[in-house]
Amino acid sequence: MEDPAAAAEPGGATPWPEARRIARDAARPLSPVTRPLAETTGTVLAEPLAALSDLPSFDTSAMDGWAVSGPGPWLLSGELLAGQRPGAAPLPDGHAIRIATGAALPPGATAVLRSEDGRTEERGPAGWLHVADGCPKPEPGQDVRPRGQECRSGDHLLASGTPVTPALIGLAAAAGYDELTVTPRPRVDVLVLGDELLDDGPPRDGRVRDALGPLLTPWLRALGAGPDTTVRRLHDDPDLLHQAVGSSTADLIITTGGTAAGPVDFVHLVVHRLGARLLVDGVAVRPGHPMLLALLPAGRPLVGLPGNPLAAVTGVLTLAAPLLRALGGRPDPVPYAVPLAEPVAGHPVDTRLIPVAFDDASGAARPLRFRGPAMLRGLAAADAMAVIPPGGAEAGAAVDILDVGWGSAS
Ligand SMILES: Nc1nc2c(c(=O)[nH]1)N[C@H]1C(S)=C(S)[C@@H](COP(=O)(O)OP(=O)(O)OC[C@H]3O[C@@H](n4cnc5c(N)ncnc54)[C@H](O)[C@@H]3O)O[C@H]1N2
Ligand code: MOO
Repeated sequence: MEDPAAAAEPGGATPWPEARRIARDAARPLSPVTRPLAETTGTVLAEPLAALSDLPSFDTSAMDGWAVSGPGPWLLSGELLAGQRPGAAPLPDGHAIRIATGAALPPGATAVLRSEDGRTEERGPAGWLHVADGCPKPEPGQDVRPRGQECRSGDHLLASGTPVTPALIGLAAAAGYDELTVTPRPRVDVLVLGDELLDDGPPRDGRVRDALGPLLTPWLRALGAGPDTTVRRLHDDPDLLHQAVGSSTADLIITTGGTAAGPVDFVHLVVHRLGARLLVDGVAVRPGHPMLLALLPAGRPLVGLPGNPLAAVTGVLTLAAPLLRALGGRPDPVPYAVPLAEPVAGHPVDTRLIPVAFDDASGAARPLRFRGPAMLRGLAAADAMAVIPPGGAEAGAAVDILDVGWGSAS
């Protein structure tokens, strides 16, 4: 097999599509865990989901009305509410019992007559039920949800690898599960580097606000990182960085800043000191060129994101998102392309990623301004990022779209 590290020749940036593939292949899904239903959102099933009971588990009334036996009219007696067990004695032919939606049908009942389709009459001490004028007689089985209509106990419901959505959790609960065996969401340690960063107030005295800590916390979770993901600020000190990376037990470590060759850019130094293997060292993409991916000796992946905020975003889409999918056992999104609303100049050899908004009428991708590597203004108004191949793209050309995926932050 080809050594992926060979793609990261010193001085040679990895082509952008290759970098994404290397990131996807750099990790295997985490070991399955069994968790209470409420803690499984955003994971994927690590084993198939089979029904633990018939659904519904008893013949059920689908409407408020009367459970009837035979063609009627019917002698009325009693009432059955949802959650009540009917008696074992069959409902005799010509009898009816008042019944609520969701209540178990008594044995012997042939159909349910909806309350709006029946007319009751007091005759002496007894009550009688008739089909209301103009309404059809209930067919056998009418407005009954028969036992096992949705599934039989043991039926295969969903395959291993299915993303655990709120609907899946609801189905699992309905089918009798209290917990699920899933591939967990990877835990990420984010280390934000830069002595120039401020945590509050406006930028001042030559310093800037940390934009990446606040951006990455919800975004990584939306991309599949665990709720126990942490973001920490570190001073520009190689020993501190060494200690923080070396002692991390996270499934994925992400650093921001310090990837270039400036006087306080220590990520390469620390990666080297820790004996990590660089799989990607620079990517032929703008912005985001200096991003890197290394495997620490225990096989733990480390993604180094550039400090410029839009460059860091490109690094997340290129390296961190595929790794989170690989660790979490989630499938890659199905790629799609959209025509560009206007031409975009290309880099001669590198791919460009630019923020775009989809035009309401045409659906075309409109490139947004304020997309310099240090800017987030364009991205904050964007629907997605468009992939501009080397050399650029004409108006109307279909370009690949990367969904940013922050809709489901939790
Ligand atoms: N001589 C060269 N200089 C630079 C090169 C190069 O190839 N040769 N590459 C440039 C490119 S491209 C990028 S991108 C940056 C990447 O630099 P670093 O990853 O080392 O990032 P820093 O130097 O730490 O910071 C760059 C820039 O971003 C600001 N920053 C950093 N962290 C944050 C944050 N959390 N929130 C907001 N802003 C942040 C930082 O203040 C700097 O302005 O290198 C170029 N230089
Ligand atoms: O990655 Mo840098 O310019 O491409 O910001």
